Amino acid sequence: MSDRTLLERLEKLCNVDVDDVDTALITSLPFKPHNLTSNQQVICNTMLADSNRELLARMAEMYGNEGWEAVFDRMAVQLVNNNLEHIKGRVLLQISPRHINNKDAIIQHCHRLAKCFQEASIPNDRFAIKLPFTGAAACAAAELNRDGIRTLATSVFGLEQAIAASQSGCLFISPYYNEIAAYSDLSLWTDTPDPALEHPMSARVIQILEAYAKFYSKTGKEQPIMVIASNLNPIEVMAMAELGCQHVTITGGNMKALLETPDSLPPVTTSKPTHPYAGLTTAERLKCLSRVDSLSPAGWRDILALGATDYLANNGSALDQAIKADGFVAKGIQDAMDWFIEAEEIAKEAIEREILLKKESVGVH
Ligand SMILES: O=C(CO)[C@@H](O)[C@H](O)[C@H](O)[C@H](O)COP(=O)(O)O
Repeated sequence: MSDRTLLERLEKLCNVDVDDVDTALITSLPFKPHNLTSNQQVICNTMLADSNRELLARMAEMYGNEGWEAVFDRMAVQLVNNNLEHIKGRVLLQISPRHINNKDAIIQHCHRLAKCFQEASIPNDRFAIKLPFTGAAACAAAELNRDGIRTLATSVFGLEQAIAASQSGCLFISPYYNEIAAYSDLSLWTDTPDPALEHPMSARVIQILEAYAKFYSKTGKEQPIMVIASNLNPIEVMAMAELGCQHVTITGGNMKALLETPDSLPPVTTSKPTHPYAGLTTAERLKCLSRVDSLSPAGWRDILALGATDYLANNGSALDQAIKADGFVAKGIQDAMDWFIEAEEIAKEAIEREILLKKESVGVH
């Protein structure tokens, strides 16, 4: 039997990123992953683990007088920083889901996070900030990227979000292969042994990649690198390479499963492309997906034609309208934000309790 694992096979086909901050998991991998992504659920769950009790108490003591958010941001930076030496690329944190429709609030939160990264001696080229991609987020991203704070467009479900991510100079883009609701309601999930061909999100992913390749060859402007997220099982994770995604960010559970599965296929003899879009071609058997969209009641639309719209004009109003008009996108973003807000509320409560304990222990009321 082969002593290679499916995870090592995947790293030969595309770049493996980790969607977790679990240092034991990350250091157990047979290679250094590229980037590390996170979100409020990941940070909150890790922050509340027994092993981080002391760290939380210390952070509450040091930053509690600035409020719970300052403590949460510092915790998040510390949890990703613990892994910086174990990855090759960037660590990513997500802005608060409460800000996603307020450009100024997004920019302010990104500057606060950038300051925390700076305090932790993490240089600008080792982190990026995830923005759930609304009209306000796209406008904020354009300013932030110009100022050297690089962003990832996340909670991406639709083509217009992808065009806006390109227009605002995002470094990365994370389409969600599955909506969050599919995790608890499996009737929303396309369970298939061939997700590359049969999962409805494959077509949108391919169309985004093909559009970026065309934009790059026409203008020479770098396009957002795809870090596909939210895969429900290891079969889907493996399929992301065939779609042409340059990176796939893998949750702890899927990572462990891939690490435990021997690779029984012949060794990979091809090498990964050196540029994300310069030589991109869609696999022959998937070319039929370039002109279909079963997620849209209106059917397929030419993504290149969407590029004629300025999605950043008028505070991103064209993007917000497009999101509203596509029920799948609007629901996908809303469900994700509800899920992240739930985690943020739990974190807030725990941090405020810790701050109060500290105050009581020194007799401040
Ligand atoms: O967007 C990114 C990466 O850029 C991810 O962190 C993304 O938030 C997650 O993959 C999704 O929220 C799904 O998380 P999970 O339910 O698989 O834990």
